[in-house]
Amino acid sequence: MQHALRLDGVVKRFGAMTAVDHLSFAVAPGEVFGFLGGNGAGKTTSLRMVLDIIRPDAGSIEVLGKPPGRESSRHLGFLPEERGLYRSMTALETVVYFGRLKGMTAGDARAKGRELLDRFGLGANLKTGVDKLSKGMAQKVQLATAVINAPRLLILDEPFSGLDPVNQGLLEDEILNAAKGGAAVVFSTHVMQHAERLCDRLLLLAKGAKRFEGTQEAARATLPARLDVVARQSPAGLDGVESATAKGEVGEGWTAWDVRMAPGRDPADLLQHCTMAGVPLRRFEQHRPGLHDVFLHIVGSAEARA
Ligand SMILES: Nc1ncnc2c1ncn2[C@@H]1O[C@H](COP(=O)(O)OP(=O)(O)OP(=O)(O)O)[C@@H](O)[C@H]1O
Repeated sequence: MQHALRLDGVVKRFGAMTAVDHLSFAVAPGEVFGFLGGNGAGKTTSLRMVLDIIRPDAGSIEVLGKPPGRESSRHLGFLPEERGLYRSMTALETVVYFGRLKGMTAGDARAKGRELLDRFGLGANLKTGVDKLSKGMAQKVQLATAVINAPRLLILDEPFSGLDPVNQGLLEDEILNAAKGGAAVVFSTHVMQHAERLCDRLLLLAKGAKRFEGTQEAARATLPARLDVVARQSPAGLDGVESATAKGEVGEGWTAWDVRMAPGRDPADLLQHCTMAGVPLRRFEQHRPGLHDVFLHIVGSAEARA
């Protein structure tokens, strides 16, 4: 099996509204895949189809080489966006229950459940009723239910929301460990810093349709380059420069400029041009855009067009 998850031309409509629009992507074992999009982009709807909670109107889905359903669910882990646990169970009972559902023996599920809850800082709460746990603690119990079976495909819908920074770090470690162990991990988030730290590849969704899929570097490269330049004369008008804004004098006739390249133009060409033309430069430094900027650029413009 080449891919842990594969969607091909998947469509989901609710009445006249197309929530997921011909969506195709694939995730390989050992890969951390960020599934990113704004509110209402169609992330949860897509993930619910992967989990066989709802069915697509068109297209096909393969989970661990099979159609979504019972057969693949044993090797699947899922943290839903809407958290909810059986309130009458203790933390350990809850995790063991899910382990049993995934086909583990009672002994294995108990041992693994204890180990996980201990690792998540809940060692003293094994016998606490989940209705007595704080929201973040309950969320960690739910995370334990998602990973107890050492899933080959781990799907996390907005897993970071509701966790404090320490627990967000713990979750990041858990995601990276799962991938290191060979699992494919797909997670949705609005928070680009998590995506930045974790994703091997990412997909940007807007209004149900894919706007970008690829590595972080490829995502950054979709933005026109931006540079800090210190020069004696304005770089505006030089080859490939879209705009140059003076930021201030820095002494002895030198000025700092915020330079924006035209889309697709390479700053290296500008540097070469300046060298050849004898344009004196004291500083020439490219900004590394964050995924936040990429998100606004790709998703923002897609939404503005719609
Ligand atoms: N059962 C449903 N019936 C009707 N419309 C639905 C249903 N489920 C989702 N939608 C609509 O489909 C669109 C996509 O919703 P979805 O929950 O998949 O978005 P999302 O990307 O997960 O958003 P968020 O980040 O806000 O959770 C929204 O316009 C939503 O209102």
